[in-house]
Amino acid sequence: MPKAIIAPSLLSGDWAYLARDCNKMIELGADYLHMDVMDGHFVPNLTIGAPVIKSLRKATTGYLDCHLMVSHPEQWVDDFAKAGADGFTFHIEASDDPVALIRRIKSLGMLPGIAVKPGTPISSLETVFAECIDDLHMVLVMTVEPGFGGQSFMVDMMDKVREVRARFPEIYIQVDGGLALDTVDAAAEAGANVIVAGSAVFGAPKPEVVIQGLRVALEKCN
Ligand SMILES: O=C(CO)[C@@H](O)[C@H](O)COP(=O)(O)O
Ligand SMILES: [Fe+2]
Repeated sequence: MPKAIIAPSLLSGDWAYLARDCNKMIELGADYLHMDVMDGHFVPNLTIGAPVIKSLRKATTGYLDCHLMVSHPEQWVDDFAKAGADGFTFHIEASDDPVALIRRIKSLGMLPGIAVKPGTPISSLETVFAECIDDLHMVLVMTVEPGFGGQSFMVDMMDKVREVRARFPEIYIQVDGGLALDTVDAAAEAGANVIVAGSAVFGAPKPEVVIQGLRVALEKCN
């Protein structure tokens, strides 16, 4: 099992103080900074694009884990690489040629991730697994419908996590949506090692307690 990674989602931070919130999360023990990129088309919400990542890159050395909930993710890969993104995770449902995109992401120096919405089975990733598993850094199993923070964790997605972990013991498996101290154990036991948490971290009086609690839950299962 790969190492425990805690990734606060800045969607629940304050966009007016994005750099401050990013650096605060790193100081409080976070490993990744999860940046939710939404285009108002693939999902019914709109957030940020590469220009914000570019500015943020000047203000933090934290790992910028970009989760692209956009149609045609191919269109943005060069811009995100130039902007200084560290990870580029796109949705299988949105891509015509996921294998080519994974290779492109890697060739530009970013770590590639592929995401599945709750209704999408892991079998949709078979071609990716067959053709470029060695290039793939992370599988993101969505545990809510993408688009908004603050939704309820879908525990039935844990079968997908177990399926990926059984086949690929070393791959990073990220879970995203509704993760908190009372839901993390299910994800950790299933084999997830990257926990995204937005409202649970930013809504807590002491975010560092939640970050540490999530880490302890992962490490118990390691
Ligand atoms: O990608 C998404 C939502 O589409 C997430 O990253 C959310 O931002 C997670 O927020 P919480 O469910 O943890 O509040
Ligand atoms: Fe996300």
